[in-house]
Amino acid sequence: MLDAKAYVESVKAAIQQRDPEQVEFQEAVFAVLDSLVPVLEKHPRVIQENLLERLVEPERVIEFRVPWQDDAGSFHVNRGYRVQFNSAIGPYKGGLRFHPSVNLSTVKFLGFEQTFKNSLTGLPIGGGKGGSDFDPKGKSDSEVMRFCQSFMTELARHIGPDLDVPAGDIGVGGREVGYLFGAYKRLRGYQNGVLTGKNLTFGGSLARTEATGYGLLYYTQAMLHANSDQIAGKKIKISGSGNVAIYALQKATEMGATVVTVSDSDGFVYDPAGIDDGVVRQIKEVKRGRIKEYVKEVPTAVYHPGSVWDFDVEYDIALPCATQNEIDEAQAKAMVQQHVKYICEGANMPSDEQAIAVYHENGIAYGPAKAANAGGVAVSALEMSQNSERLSWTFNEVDDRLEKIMHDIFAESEKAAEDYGLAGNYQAGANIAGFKKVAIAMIAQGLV
Ligand SMILES: NC(=O)C1=CN([C@@H]2O[C@H](COP(=O)(O)OP(=O)(O)OC[C@H]3O[C@@H](n4cnc5c(N)ncnc54)[C@H](O)[C@@H]3O)[C@@H](O)[C@H]2O)C=CC1
Ligand SMILES: O=C(O)CCC(=O)C(=O)O
Repeated sequence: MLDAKAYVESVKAAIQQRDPEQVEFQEAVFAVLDSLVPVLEKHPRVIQENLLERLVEPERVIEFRVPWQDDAGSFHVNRGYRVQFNSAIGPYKGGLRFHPSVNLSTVKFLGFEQTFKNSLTGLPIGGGKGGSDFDPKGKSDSEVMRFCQSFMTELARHIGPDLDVPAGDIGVGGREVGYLFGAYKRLRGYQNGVLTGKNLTFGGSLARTEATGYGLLYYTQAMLHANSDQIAGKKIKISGSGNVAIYALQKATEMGATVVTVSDSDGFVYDPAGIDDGVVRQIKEVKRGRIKEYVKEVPTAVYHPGSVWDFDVEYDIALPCATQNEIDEAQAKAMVQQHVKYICEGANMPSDEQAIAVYHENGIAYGPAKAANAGGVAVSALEMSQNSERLSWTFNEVDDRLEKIMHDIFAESEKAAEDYGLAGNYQAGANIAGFKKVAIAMIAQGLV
């Protein structure tokens, strides 16, 4: 039998050989595999049963054509995906992303991460993810509706409340989930629990909209407490201005921090006095506009084109909430110069591999996405519970459960790191804690 390190290297080599072009997928998988070496040393059965090679292969990949018509009558076609990654601990669960950058590598990396994230929530949900290279930016409501209807025409046969439950992600919010739900209903009948992130009038959960951003701050709070520190009085940079960023901004401000930036793919706004979440919501959620419009509403703020991570200002906490690989090595080194002490990821895989190495080398406490942004999917699972019992819980009931789940995720990750001699490495801790439950379930279920 191979030793743990050699086994991990052999699994990596097999992935590289099988899917050489899937760079995001490799990035996500390799980071997890590397941190599992100490677990394999303690539990050789994982190697005997070749569990890692099975774990990195999705159970099912669905790829399909999505034809749709624009308002001028022209015909278009996009590509749709659903990756049903792992159902060891529950039905596939994870969002749908509509963005031109979506390809199989993106959806596989997101589905792989989702499997570990969902395990960390402590709730019975497996991992999945999907989406399309369709760009909703600049499209009318009726174009988005026609696209969603076409997308669901194919997806409907693969999902169900106990089988696979999609939700939103980049480019898929309440509007899109509504259109997708309506299309599913016409095809297969009313199934309340087939999607989450629904409108409150047809089975949505209170606090789902806020959950990822609020959850990120509950996780950050737990991390700061563990380091005898607190959020009140801290200066925070946030990237992004979508669902996650907006509610992270709102909760951070409520906790007494000052959030000095938010961004979109063109640029960012900076206001040392603090960004106003109400104004950002109005621009992004109501007008569906660009973040540069913020300075028209708040003249003390300044708009800069480019990345927020290149902007030179001292601050304490980084909360990347935009997209994958938005922070590279040079930007991580700039964070060190700017005296950042904590980074907690709202987006999925926003820091590249070299950036993460810089955090570890320089003692920045690092909360990885699969732990720090698990609040969204956790409340999605609570939405599934409410749909099953045909009840709606109050905002506070959901929010209290969310807070506890996020504190538990931090505590479990912290303990797993300590158990394996890696105290303070919350990245390794999250990978190990997320892996354990999935591995036990897969072994118990035989050759799956
Ligand atoms: N919505 C949810 O419940 C969850 C979302 N996430 C992750 O959070 C991140 C953001 O998702 P949402 O807020 O839901 O999406 P969204 O579509 O509401 O917002 C995305 C935001 O990121 C910005 N953005 C996109 N590409 C960018 C770039 N290259 N540079 C700077 N900004 C860029 C967009 O302008 C927009 O403001 C994604 O990585 C997503 O996978 C993670 C967990 C749950
Ligand atoms: O709520 C969900 O099911 C999906 C959330 C999601 O896509 C994520 O955690 O990245």
